[in-house]
Amino acid sequence: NQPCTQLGFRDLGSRRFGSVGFLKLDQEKFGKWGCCGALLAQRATKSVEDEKPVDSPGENNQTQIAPSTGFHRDLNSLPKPLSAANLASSPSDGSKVRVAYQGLPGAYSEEAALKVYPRCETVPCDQFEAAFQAVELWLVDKAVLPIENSVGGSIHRNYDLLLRHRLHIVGEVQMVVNHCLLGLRGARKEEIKRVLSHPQALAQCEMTLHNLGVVKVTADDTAGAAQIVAADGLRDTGAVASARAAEIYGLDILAERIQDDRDNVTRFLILAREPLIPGTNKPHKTSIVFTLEEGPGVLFKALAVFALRDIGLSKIESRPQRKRPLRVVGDSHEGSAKYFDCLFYIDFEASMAEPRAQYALGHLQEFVTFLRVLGCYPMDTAL
Ligand SMILES: O=C(O)C(=O)C[C@]1(C(=O)O)C=C[C@@H](O)C=C1
Repeated sequence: NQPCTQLGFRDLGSRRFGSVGFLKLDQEKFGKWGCCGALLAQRATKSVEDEKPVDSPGENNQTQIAPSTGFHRDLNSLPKPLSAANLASSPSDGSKVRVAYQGLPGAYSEEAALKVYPRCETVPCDQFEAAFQAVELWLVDKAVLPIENSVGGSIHRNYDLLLRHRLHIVGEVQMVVNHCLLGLRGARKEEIKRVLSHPQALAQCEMTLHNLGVVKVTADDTAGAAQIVAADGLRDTGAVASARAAEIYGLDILAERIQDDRDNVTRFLILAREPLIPGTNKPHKTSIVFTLEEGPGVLFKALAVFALRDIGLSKIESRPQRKRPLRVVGDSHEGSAKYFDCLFYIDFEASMAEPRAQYALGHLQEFVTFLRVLGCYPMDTAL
């Protein structure tokens, strides 16, 4: 089983790679193509360490497109890149919802956005953070971001960004993700020696890729992987991506449904500048984040506030508190113990319009040092 690392990068031609070893898509190339680039340039932002919310705990190489790659769609019909120059202008023409997502056209996140807002204008961003910023800066109305997958688990980066930014969760959408192995037109599965994709997608196809004996190489997103294979004419390289990406980038589908678990579901969050007014007309979920007081059994007591009121929890996630990662307990005479201090993220199955949810949060206040409601939104019960 080949590790999902920089292995094989060297073989991928003249491409420039990002310092962390991810395949970094070339901005100049996107500019040149004027199509799939659509990258909102990422500005330096305040880190959670810099931020002190009132209730917070302190917290090119230019490569020519091979003419043979034969894209199906007119490249000009794909979204235009957002750049720093766009930051001052108002994006909304009032007619269509604009939804930011991370990745290139054909990414699953774009598909999720279209599932919720079928007639929306999707706006690709190079990083998750850029999608948050696009909403904050009024460049778009919403952002759709993956938060967890039934096989791969949580997308931690987005948990951290939820706290760092001040957006509200206004919805969720669950989507079955059927991965395909894509290759150049006419390529055969047996010819594929390495496979590019988003780390989550590679993890979801672990067994299949192991059985194929290919080297796994990470890319920024699944559609970006498909684009590299197409643009560089890499005959021995496949991409794990969607059937839609195959169509957009003019690739063949060499194998379908290659994920290890047939029911491979990713849950995405919809973020907006304003919160939803909580309703009771349909089942709702509320997402919160908190830090706990010191003391024995405090987490147990915190969770009990929901159990006592028959409120189910659909998710619990803990993340390190970067401002204060270690908590020292004890005194200098008897010695002290150091604990990792955590932020707890919980999704509970009730609406903030329900008294039992309000009482539960009131009760929870007794045990927390910080509490923030990230959003209250209708549950996606469609799957
Ligand atoms: O790369 C993409 O196409 C994405 O939309 C990202 C992403 C993820 O981060 O989980 C979304 C859905 C799948 O689970 C695989 C990848």
